Amino acid sequence: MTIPRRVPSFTSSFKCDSLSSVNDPSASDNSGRNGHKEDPAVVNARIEAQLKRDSEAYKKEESRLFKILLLGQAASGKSTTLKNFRMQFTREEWEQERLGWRAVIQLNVVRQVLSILHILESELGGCSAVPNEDDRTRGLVDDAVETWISESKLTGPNPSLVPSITEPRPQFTERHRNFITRLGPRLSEVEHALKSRLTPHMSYYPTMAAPVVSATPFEPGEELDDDMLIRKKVVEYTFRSWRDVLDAAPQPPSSASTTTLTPTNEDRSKSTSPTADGLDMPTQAIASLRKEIKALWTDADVRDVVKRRRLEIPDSIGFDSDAESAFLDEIDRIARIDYEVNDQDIVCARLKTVGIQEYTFNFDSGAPSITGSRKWSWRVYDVGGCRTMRKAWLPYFDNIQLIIFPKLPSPIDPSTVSFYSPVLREWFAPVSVFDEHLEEDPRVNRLEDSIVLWSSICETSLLARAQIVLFLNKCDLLQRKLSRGVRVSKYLSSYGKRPNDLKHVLRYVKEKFKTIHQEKSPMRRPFTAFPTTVTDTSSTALTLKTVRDNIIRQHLSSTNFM
Ligand SMILES: Nc1nc2c(ncn2[C@@H]2O[C@H](COP(=O)(O)OP(=O)(O)OP(=O)(O)O)[C@@H](O)[C@H]2O)c(=O)[nH]1
Ligand SMILES: [Mg+2]
Repeated sequence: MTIPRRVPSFTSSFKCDSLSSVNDPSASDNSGRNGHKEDPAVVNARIEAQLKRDSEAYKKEESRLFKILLLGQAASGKSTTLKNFRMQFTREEWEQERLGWRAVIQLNVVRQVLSILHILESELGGCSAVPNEDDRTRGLVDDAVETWISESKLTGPNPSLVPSITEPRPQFTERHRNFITRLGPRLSEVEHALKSRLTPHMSYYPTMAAPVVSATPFEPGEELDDDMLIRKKVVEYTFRSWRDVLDAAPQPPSSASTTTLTPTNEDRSKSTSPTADGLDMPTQAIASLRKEIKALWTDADVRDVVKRRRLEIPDSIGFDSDAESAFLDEIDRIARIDYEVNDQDIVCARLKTVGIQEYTFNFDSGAPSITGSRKWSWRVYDVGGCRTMRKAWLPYFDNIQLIIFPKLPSPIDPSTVSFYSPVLREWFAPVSVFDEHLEEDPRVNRLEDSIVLWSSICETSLLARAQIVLFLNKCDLLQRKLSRGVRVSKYLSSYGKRPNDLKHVLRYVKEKFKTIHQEKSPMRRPFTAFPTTVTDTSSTALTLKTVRDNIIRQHLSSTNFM
């Protein structure tokens, strides 16, 4: 197979100062310092000596560079794990970006409320007061608001929003209709304003639009038929680099540097943050609607219908299926003009990754590397996990040392986080997803997708030398699902009569992944798995420290320092 080559990553941080002097035009006319023509052989020798020094410097640089790749399905927790890394190991930069997250979290909140209003709207008989996702995507908010204000037209319920469960419906009243008319137009405007502010760094990504839906990055996918595309058009905000989105704060000099491997860095002049006094339109508007939003979210009938729909609002925009950790529960704190973003808000904020973002972390390991230096660098690649983006992973398989694969703890969850390094690959497998399906292809069970992907990653000779760390992620959601009485065996017949509790489900999934790892790996390598909830920053800090220490130990051992 031909692997597309990418520009060597060292170019982003490696400074080739001496070679630049060789290439200095002032030195290229072969004139010596005293104006005499230099012997070409001397110039040649100088260039060669310089190239040798640069090559040695590059080798030194590489020898203390550990590349990590985060791999896994969409929404498995890859970017959330990267946030944990950054929070832990580049705290200064993390703090400087904090303000920039405010608009992203506000956008998450607004989209959650709009999603609820859509559900409510369909329950009320399909009045079209809330601009739909497509209209909002196309920037037709103004028209939609006009329509709303002038007159709601009844068009019948949106089929995609009709609940499949035939339970008695709550009695919706005028009060509920008022939620729609009072909140809908205003929040659509706010969404529009936030979107304008955050773009061009963010864009809508129609998850179902691309035809290639293969589970692995290695094979061509099958075509989705038009029906499928139309039926399940999911649109989310996406980003290519947090730096681009969070450029409100002054840029910090820091031990971590980020390089966007896909274009977009040039538009950084357009601020994404509120003004210094916090009185930007979205902040003001959301604060002024706080009571109304809270009334909507605490309304028993609304909660009931939202629960009944099993929150068709994707957890990827901040909801989980119990809505317990939703930003809406925190609306009193968030919908304020003096809202200050905390760490938990940032790890829960959802921005879908498109392309690949790269961060470099520098550590003092306390032990000398092969070069004698005590400094170690990790380069972490965070990829977009949607099936349609997996082909883009291939160039990064070259020379990876570690993969972190977040796998949802339940048999199939796409919300896994994966972390991949050239020496280490982290694989995220969300474990809570055994009863869920891929957003990008609703025919595919998320656990099955995760297993197929895991198999292919273990099997490929391209990654044979990489260690893989499995994160059985979203354990909190799995626990909640099991507590609600969801039975794993109903979705996974092979689970059999095992107890339906967290311990046994985790053990079962871990064994499944371990067996595949052992059977498929081209050569023997260790298998490491951690149950994780990467939104729990303190427990994740411990996991990451363990991973880091293991990496350093293994690296030292492989270089005979232990
Ligand atoms: N409750 C809970 N939520 C989680 C956990 N891990 C991630 N999330 C949430 O799940 C959503 C998706 O997580 P991301 O880290 O953006 O997922 P990703 O793997 O980067 O997804 P893509 O960028 O689409 O590939 C975010 O809103 C996270 O806050 C977890 O362990 N528990
Ligand atoms: Mg991501």
